[in-house]
Amino acid sequence: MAPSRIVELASSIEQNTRKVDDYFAANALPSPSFDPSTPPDLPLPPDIAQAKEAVLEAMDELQALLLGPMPKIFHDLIHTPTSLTSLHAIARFKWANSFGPTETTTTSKLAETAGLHKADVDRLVRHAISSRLLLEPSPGVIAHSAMSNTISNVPLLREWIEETCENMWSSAPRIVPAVEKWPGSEEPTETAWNLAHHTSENFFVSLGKDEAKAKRFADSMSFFQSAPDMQTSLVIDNYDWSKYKTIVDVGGSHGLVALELVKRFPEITATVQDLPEVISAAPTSVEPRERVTFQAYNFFTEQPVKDADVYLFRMIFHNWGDKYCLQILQNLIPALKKGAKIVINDHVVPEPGVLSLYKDRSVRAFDLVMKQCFNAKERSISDWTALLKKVDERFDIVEVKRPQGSQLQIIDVVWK
Ligand SMILES: C[S@@+](CC[C@H](N)C(=O)[O-])C[C@H]1O[C@@H](n2cnc3c(N)ncnc32)[C@H](O)[C@@H]1O
Repeated sequence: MAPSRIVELASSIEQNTRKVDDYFAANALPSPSFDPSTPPDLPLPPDIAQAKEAVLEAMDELQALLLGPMPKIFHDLIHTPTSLTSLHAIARFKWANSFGPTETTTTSKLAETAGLHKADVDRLVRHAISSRLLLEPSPGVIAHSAMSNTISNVPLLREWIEETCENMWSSAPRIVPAVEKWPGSEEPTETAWNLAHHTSENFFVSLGKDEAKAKRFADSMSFFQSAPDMQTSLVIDNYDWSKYKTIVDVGGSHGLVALELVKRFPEITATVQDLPEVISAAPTSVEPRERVTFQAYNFFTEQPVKDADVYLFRMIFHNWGDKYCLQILQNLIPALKKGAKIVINDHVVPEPGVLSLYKDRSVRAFDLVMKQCFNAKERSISDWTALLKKVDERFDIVEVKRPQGSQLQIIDVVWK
C-alpha cells in the first residue's frame, strides 16, 4: 500500500534533515541550536540549501495536515495576531543590547531600561521566551538566545524589525477595510497604512516630516539592501554597460549604481536623478566627479535628459500602482531616441501556479506589503509586458534575466 501523504512528508523531512546534518558533521559545523553562539545565518552549498528548503516546505504542509481544518484556523487566529508582539518589544525597547552576550538580566531590569511597568514586561518576556527569542536558564533569569544575540550583533537589524512592526505589521489588519473603502484604488493616499495611521498623507510625505522616522526607514532600507542578493554589483556585473556612453539613473538616490559604473567604464557619463531633498543630501566629493551629474528631478514631469543611451530604473516601479508607472514611462518618451535602452532592475514574480504554495506565500506577502503601504504591487513578466505595451507599443522587452544570486531581475527594454 502506498504511504499516506503525512508519512511521505515525514520521510522527506527525515531524509533531507539527514543530508543537512551530514553536511554540518562533515564540515565540523555545530548542529543548529538556540545557543547565543549560533551564527546569524550560515551560507550553504546549493544542494544542502535545497535539502533544507525541502524540509521546511514539507514541515509546513505536514503541520497543516496534522492540525486539520478547524485547529489550523484556530492556530492561525490565536498565534498570528500576536506573533510579532515580543519581537516588536525587544526591538523598540532595545532589550537585546541592554545586556552582554554572556550576561543575564531580569524583567525588573528590562522594565527599568524601557520605563515600563514590570507586570507588562513579565508578560512580553514570557511571550518572547515561548517564541525562543530569549532563554530562561533558571526561573526569573533571562539570557540571550541565538535570535536576541543576532538582533544585538547585526547592524541595523533592530531598526528593520522596528520599522516592519510599526509601519507594515500595524497596517496589515487594515488591508480588508481599505479595499472595501477604496475599491481598486492605486492612490498612495488610500491605503491600509493611511487607515492604520489616521492620516491622509502618503507614506513618504508623512515620513519626510519626522526626522527620526525618516532615519529609521532609511536605516531599515540600508539593512534590506545590504543582503547579498540585493547588491548593486549584481546589475553592474550582469549587463553589458560597455556598449553605452550616457546613462541616466532615474530615482537613483545617492548614485550607488551610477558611481560604480563611471568608475568601471571610462567612456560612461551618468546623471543621477532624484527628488530635490534626496539630491541635496547626495555626496559631493565623488570621483570621477566630472562624469557624474546629480540632478533634482520629479519623474512625474517630463524627462529633461534627452537622447541618453540607457535610462535605468532600479526598484522604482514596484513602489507605484500601474496608473503611476504609466505616467513615469510616458514622461520618458519625449526624451527617447530610437534604440535607447530602458533597464528595469526590479522584482519579477513568478506567474501564479509556478511556485509551491509554501514559496508562493512569501511572494504574496511581499505583494500585500506593497498594497498596504503604497497601493503598489509586485509584477509578473506578463504584468510587466502589459504595462509597457499599454504605455506605448514601441517599448519592447529584449531580455529578462535574473543574475545568479539576485533577488531583482534585469528587464532589458528597447525603444523601437
Ligand atoms: C526604492 S528607492 C530606489 C533607489 C535606487 N534606485 C536604488 O536602487 O537604490 C526609490 C527612489 O525613488 C525616489 N523617488 C520617489 N519619488 C520620486 C519622484 N517623484 N521623482 C524622482 N524620484 C523619486 C526616492 O527618493 C528613492 O530614492
